[in-house]
Parts: sequence; structure tokens; C-alpha cells
Amino acid sequence: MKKFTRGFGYAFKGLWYAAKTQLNFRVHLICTIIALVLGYILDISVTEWLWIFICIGLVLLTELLNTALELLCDVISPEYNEKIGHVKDISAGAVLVTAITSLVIGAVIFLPKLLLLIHHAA
Ligand SMILES: Nc1ncnc2c1ncn2[C@@H]1O[C@H](COP(=O)(O)OP(=O)(O)OP(=O)(O)O)[C@@H](O)[C@H]1O
Repeated sequence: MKKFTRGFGYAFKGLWYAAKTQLNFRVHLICTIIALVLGYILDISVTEWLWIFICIGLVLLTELLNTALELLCDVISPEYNEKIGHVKDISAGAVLVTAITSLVIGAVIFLPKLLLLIHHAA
């Protein structure tokens, strides 16, 4: 049991490290808060909440894996290496893909409700 809780400690240490050192991770956390607040205010459905949580999980997951891969690359090859450059670029590309996908899903869910709200307020 102690080993199990220690594992959680290491995981939170990793999350804290990413939040402390990675601006992108902090930006994604802010976007997460905005999505949660919008979801609450706009009273989205259970299915829409599921999509939002999947997006949040995927973006944070890819950002964490990208951070870990970047660190590993820096240890393996601190000097310039073309292939390491590609690894880092591909890893950053993975984050971009999930971020754009999440943005589109967020827009599909929130935009019609926001427009309706603005229309009613006007
Ligand atoms: N060792 C390397 N060899 C070749 N190209 C590299 C190397 N390190 C970085 N690069 C190139 O520079 C880009 C940015 O690298 P990196 O993400 O490490 O820098 P950064 O954005 O300053 O990182 P950090 O997230 O630590 O601020 C990479 O995507 C890659 O194209």
C-alpha cells in the first residue's frame, strides 16, 4: 500500500514539474479551467461533458509526454542532432494535433450556445 501511495507522490511530482517548467502546460491548464467554467455556465449535456473531459485528458497527456520526451532528448543528445530535432518536432506536432482537435470540439459544443446567449442578451 505504501508503495502504491508513493507512486502517486512521484506522479504528482511529475505534474508539478511540468506545471512549473512548461509554459504550454500552464496555458493548457488555464484552457481546462475556462472549458470547465463554460461547461457549467452553459449547462452542457452529459455527452458534451464526456467530450470535454476526453479533450482535456488528451491535451494534458500529450503535453506531459512531450515534456518527458524533450527532457530525454536533452539528456541523450545535448549537442545538435538532426534526428533528435525531428523527434522533438514530431512530439510538438502531437500536442498541436490534440490541441487543434480539442479546439474544434470545444467550438462545436460551446459556440452555438454562446451565440444563442448573445442573441438573447441583445
Ligand atoms: N539537440 C537538438 N538537436 C537538433 N535540434 C534541436 C535540438 N534541440 C532542439 N532542437 C530543435 O529546436 C526545437 C525547440 O527545441 P526545444 O523544445 O528543446 O526548445 P525550447 O522550445 O526552448 O524548449 P523548452 O520547452 O525547454 O523551453 C525542436 O523542436 C527542434 O527542432
